[in-house]
Amino acid sequence: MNRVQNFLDKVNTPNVCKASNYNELEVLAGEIRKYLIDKVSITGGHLASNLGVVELTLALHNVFDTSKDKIVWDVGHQTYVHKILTGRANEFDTLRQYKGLSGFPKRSESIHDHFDTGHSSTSISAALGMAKARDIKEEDYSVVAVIGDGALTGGMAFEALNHAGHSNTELIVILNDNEMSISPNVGGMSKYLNRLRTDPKYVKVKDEIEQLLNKIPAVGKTMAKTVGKAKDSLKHLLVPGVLFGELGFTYLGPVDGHDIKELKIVLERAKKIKGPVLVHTITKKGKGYSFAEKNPDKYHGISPFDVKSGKTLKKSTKGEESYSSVFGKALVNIGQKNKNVVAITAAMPTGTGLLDFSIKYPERFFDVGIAEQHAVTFAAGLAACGLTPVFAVYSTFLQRAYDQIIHDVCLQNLPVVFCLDRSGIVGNDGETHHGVFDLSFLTSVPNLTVMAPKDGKELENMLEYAVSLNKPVAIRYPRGTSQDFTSISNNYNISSGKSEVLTDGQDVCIIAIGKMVKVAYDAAIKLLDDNINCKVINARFAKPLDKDTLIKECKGIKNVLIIEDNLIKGGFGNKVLELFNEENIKCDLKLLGFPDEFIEHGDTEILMKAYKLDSNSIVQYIKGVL
Ligand SMILES: Cc1ncc(C[n+]2csc(CCOP(=O)(O)OP(=O)(O)O)c2C)c(N)n1
Ligand SMILES: CC(=O)[C@@H](O)[C@H](O)COP(=O)(O)O
Ligand SMILES: [Mg+2]
Repeated sequence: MNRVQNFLDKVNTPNVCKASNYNELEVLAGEIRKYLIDKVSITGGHLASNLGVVELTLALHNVFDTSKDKIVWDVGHQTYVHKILTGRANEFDTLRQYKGLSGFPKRSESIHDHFDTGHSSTSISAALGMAKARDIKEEDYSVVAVIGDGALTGGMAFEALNHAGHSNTELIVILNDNEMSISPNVGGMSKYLNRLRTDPKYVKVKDEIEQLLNKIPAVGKTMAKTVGKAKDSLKHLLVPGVLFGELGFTYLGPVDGHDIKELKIVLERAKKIKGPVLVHTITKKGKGYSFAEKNPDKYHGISPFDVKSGKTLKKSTKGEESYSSVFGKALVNIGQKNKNVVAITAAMPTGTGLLDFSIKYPERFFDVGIAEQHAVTFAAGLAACGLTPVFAVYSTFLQRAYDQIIHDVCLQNLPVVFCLDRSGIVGNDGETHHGVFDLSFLTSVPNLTVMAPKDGKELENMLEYAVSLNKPVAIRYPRGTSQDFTSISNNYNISSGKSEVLTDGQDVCIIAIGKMVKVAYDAAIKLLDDNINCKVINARFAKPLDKDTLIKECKGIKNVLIIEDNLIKGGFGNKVLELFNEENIKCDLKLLGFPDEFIEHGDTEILMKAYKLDSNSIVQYIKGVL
């Protein structure tokens, strides 16, 4: 039997972790690493974070039984090992593919996945909820939250630590500390953890205190109590984890997160401790694959790559540029001319394209950690004092700062520029990451201008317009390569609420926004073969709507189609529908977008086709109604 089959047979053996001794677990760790590298090199995925938790996951499955004990994985991008050990190793050829294995925990996928995650910093809250439910229902199982040092910079994590700390609930929080978020971690908490990791004084002092206090003869009850109190207060004062100790947690660590034996001992101990426990493990992101160890940022979320060279396989897209790159370059140019412009990221400088700006203008660049709510109100503070903050953020992650957008920015009409990258379908990350709600949640906020560019050049011009608008404004654009309409249109003048008529025609009118303009244009070209002449309007603004143009251009056209890569509910099309109703515009209006459901994971093109939002489906629809 071949090596892979042996491996699969081994990991598919029930309770393989419990039945294995330390040496067998060490061997299994090596086999899992090889399997992960081989599989993710083909499908792409979150390699570095998973390589970093191989031993931790083995130890967790050795000490706990996830058919009854509950583990909540923060973000959940590091659960490939957990999935391998819970009967899904055979499915890794379908990882993050349409109808295949999710890249995140899914309760619908396995009884061993106890909470769906994808957005950061939720694990301790969810785990505390589970622990409380267990106690109320008088059930008996362990609850464990595994949270990274990056995710610990998220506000929710602090809220949950605060609540859990003095709730006296049995809860184990494992802090997987690898000094990395996607990029090197930031902030005071990261510095504190760094001291715990590296300062030998802490560890030395702890031992000395223990020895000293143990020497004091505990005579009589009073003395014993005093010695005990002195021990506790000195321990808290001088030894690691004082911050967590003050919050009511028993701190255990720092522990070598790659030493299965040490991990097992500490986890067994944590299991027996009354009340909340925080186990601080030290791991290396990308461990066991030299390219990922050297560059954990690049291998955090990696596309298919060659194992030997570590190089990604994607075809060189000469001349094609991502929207993130177009945005990043445009902001550097703006930053050169306008010293009031400052840039903010929530722990994603690379993904949002802000790296160049951070290097060129470090004094005007802020990485706030995984703290989108703080980022928005921090931006409001900057704007209230005369600066023009540009917050670059993935659409899906901005969802958690909705109140801050309303309450701290738009209510005061402050000039904050929101640049929503990864709007629309993002593809393989699936439900927790698609940016398909922003046209709904942003267009309902008073004072906020909402734009979406048809191509890279229009994004550049919209950004110029936005930073000079001196009001709240959002620009949303998709993941991936930017379009280029410069050979088709020379109209790139962005002015308030004005849309653009891209092609003329009287048979049908398609009103499209952002990425969907290319879909509409391609459909219009295809329909010419059937002598159907489409008018394609590039809306540009989801708010304010270009009322005059939309009414004038749709006059006399029976069939009007509105297409958006957003949920239909409350989306851009709904806003046009409201306008047409208010203006009593009579036509057959059809809204195309995503239905009222969560969109699963898969390649973007496959998902767009599945939801009939590709140009061929639009052609079929129009031919069907004419
Ligand atoms: C609310 C939110 N913001 C941003 C992200 C993007 N993101 C995914 S993983 C990650 C870094 C997580 O760092 P850490 O928790 O230390 O995990 P590690 O990858 O180091 O194991 C970030 C910023 C997210 N998933 N959720
Ligand atoms: C797990 C997580 O939230 C991020 O790593 C996200 O997957 C990055 O997405 P992109 O690959 O689109 O940058
Ligand atoms: Mg980390």
